[in-house]
Amino acid sequence: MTEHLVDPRAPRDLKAFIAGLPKAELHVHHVGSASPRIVAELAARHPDSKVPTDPEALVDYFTFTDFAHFIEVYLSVVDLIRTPDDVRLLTYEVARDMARQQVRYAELTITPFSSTRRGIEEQAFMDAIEDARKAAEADFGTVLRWCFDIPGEAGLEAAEETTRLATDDKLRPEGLVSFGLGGPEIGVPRPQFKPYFDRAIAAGLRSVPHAGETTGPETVWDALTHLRAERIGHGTSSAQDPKLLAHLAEHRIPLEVCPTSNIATRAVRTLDEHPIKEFTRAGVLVTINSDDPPMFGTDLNSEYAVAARLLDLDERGLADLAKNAVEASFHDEAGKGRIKAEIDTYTSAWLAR
Ligand SMILES: Nc1ncnc2c1ncn2[C@@H]1O[C@H](CCC(=O)c2cccc(C(=O)O)c2)[C@@H](O)[C@H]1O
Ligand SMILES: [Zn+2]
Repeated sequence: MTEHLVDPRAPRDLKAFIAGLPKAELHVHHVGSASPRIVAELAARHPDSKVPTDPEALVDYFTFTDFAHFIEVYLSVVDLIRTPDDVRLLTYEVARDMARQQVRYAELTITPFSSTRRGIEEQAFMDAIEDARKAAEADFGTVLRWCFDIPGEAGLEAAEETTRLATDDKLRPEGLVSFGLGGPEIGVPRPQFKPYFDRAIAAGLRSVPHAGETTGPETVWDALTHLRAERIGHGTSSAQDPKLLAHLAEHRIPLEVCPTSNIATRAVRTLDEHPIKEFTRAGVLVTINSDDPPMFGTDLNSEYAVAARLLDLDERGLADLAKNAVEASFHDEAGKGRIKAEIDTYTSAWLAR
């Protein structure tokens, strides 16, 4: 069961504050955000799938023995996304769930290679995510932008395909802002992806690879030097290398921290052992994210509650965390200004109650 994953110990009134706090989310996966209801609905459409159709049974199905097991389960959910309509439904519903948590802006990581190789036509895939993005902004006020990531374990074929989809002027979607690298890190050295990141950066995309999630700080160094990372997905093992922490702090390179994800995938043993405190002590810019919330039995608000407990934050500390994410985002300056002002207004009103 996943109760142990969601931290019940943050004070109740801070949870109420968090629930209303305007937020931005930078590290959250498209398929990984499919709610139990959506996954169950898609599983019912495709009876050949091994994914449970009952949301209750899904909770056990989303309990992982290790990272490799997590990827196996993740891909079984990817297999459920078979038509452009599945893509549109999933994307719009993910935005609805975000809006319920006062997420004003999110950079959603999508792995187009995994869907196009399973038969979804490229242009139809792009149209589906763009339709959902525009509908979500109109209906919920939530601004979505896309990060396209390479599933690294699928190798250079996946890298080439993902780069083509991200840089072809006819195909690349209007909402695309960044380029990433996901999947297992073990046995997937980062330097081999340099040519692809060079092409993506030359096309105006921002570099945000996962690194240091299940491998050591050298993977984070590789992401910085070879892939010119502007932010690091997880970067959990950076705490093992004081020089790396100092570098991240000095160059204001944000970490996309996903506390419960690291516990669920067994990358970190317990929340109390999570290195997030080392990051803040070293002056590293920390952002809080949920990664694959329903799969980890959490959501963004719960991750802010975890951060409040681990970093001993009050309302102003939580507001600063939220503003870190806005500042580290690739939103335009006007959009950043609006959300930061909203965070300040909300926090002042809350404290003046
Ligand atoms: N915490 C995470 N840490 C890392 N990644 C995460 C995390 N959460 C979600 N992902 C996503 O999982 C995908 C994994 C897909 C993958 O490994 C793979 C391997 C072989 C073939 C294929 C295929 O499609 O044929 C795909 C990544 O693209 C990434 O976006
Ligand atoms: Zn991730």
